Amino acid sequence: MTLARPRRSMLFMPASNARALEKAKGLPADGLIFDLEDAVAPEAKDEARTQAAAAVASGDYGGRDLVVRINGLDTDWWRDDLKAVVPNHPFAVLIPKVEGPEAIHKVEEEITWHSAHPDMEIWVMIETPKGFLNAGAIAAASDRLTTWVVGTNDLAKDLRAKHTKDRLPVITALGLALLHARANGLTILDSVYSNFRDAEGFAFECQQAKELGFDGKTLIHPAQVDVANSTFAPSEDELTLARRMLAAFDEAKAEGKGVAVLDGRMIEELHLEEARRMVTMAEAIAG
Ligand SMILES: CC(C)(COP(=O)(O)OP(=O)(O)OC[C@H]1O[C@@H](n2cnc3c(N)ncnc32)[C@H](O)[C@@H]1OP(=O)(O)O)[C@@H](O)C(=O)NCCC(=O)NCCSC(=O)C[C@H](O)C(=O)O
Ligand SMILES: [Mg+2]
Repeated sequence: MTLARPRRSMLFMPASNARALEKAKGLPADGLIFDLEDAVAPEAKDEARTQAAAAVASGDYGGRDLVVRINGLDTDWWRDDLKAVVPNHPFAVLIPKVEGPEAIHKVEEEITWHSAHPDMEIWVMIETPKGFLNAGAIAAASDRLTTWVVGTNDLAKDLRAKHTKDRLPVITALGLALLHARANGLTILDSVYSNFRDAEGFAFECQQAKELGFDGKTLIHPAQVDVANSTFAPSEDELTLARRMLAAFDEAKAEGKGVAVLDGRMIEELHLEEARRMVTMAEAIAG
């Protein structure tokens, strides 16, 4: 599936934090995730739900996609979360700690679809050992499922792994998620980088995520938005090369050839998919 909308930067914020909700109106993130789950204290759940619902309905966030992360299905809160936010038409609801297709089916059954936006998407967090191991079954659970968000904080906790710069302790899980996401045409977003004052470490992790194949990164702080946007956008060099590849192949095709040569490198139809994706992505970013 071609990625139609840029997902370079998806900024989380606790929906209980009115100041963050206000600040986000002016931030150039591709999308916003209003959190009702782990970033919200139990006593603030009601207020967070009300503020998330109002934010989604407000029209104050421009054309950015607004996503609400509901509470886990093992809590007493998730049904009320859906009831409060879905009628206000979020772009998607994000289900945390999904470990199998049942969680997605349960949410779909709970939603009153006549009040939901007909195109509302379901996003899920893959962030537990069972979630990663059941990724194939989760991917096929619903036509509304479009996007995975990987969560390495919960994963590292469950694995008893350390957070290292190269992410070797979680790299098998990341690779598994990427394989299943790509095999099923899903968008896949990398985890948050918690040490938000460490700009160098964040830039390194963005670059690594891009090289692994992620579509973008989830963020926790406004200072992370620009770096994610520039890392996950095609660079000028990448775009120039993509356009030259497409032109070279068109020329070869006009001469009845199935193979082109550019700068001493063979180009076949299979190489053009990524070139086309980059051009489309650059156009989408340019608006
Ligand atoms: C981490 C923070 C608690 C830090 O907040 P703070 O100390 O207030 O930071 P600053 O003083 O530097 O903030 C400067 C201004 O920016 C606003 N701000 C801060 N964060 C955000 C945000 N995320 N969105 C919008 N605006 C934000 C502050 O209000 C200041 O504004 P102003 O005073 O008007 O200038 C905080 O950044 C934070 O709460 N971040 C988000 C936490 C969150 O949502 N966590 C959930 C996602 S994490 C996750 O998913 C893990 C995953 O599940 C896994 O398992 O891996
Ligand atoms: Mg988590």
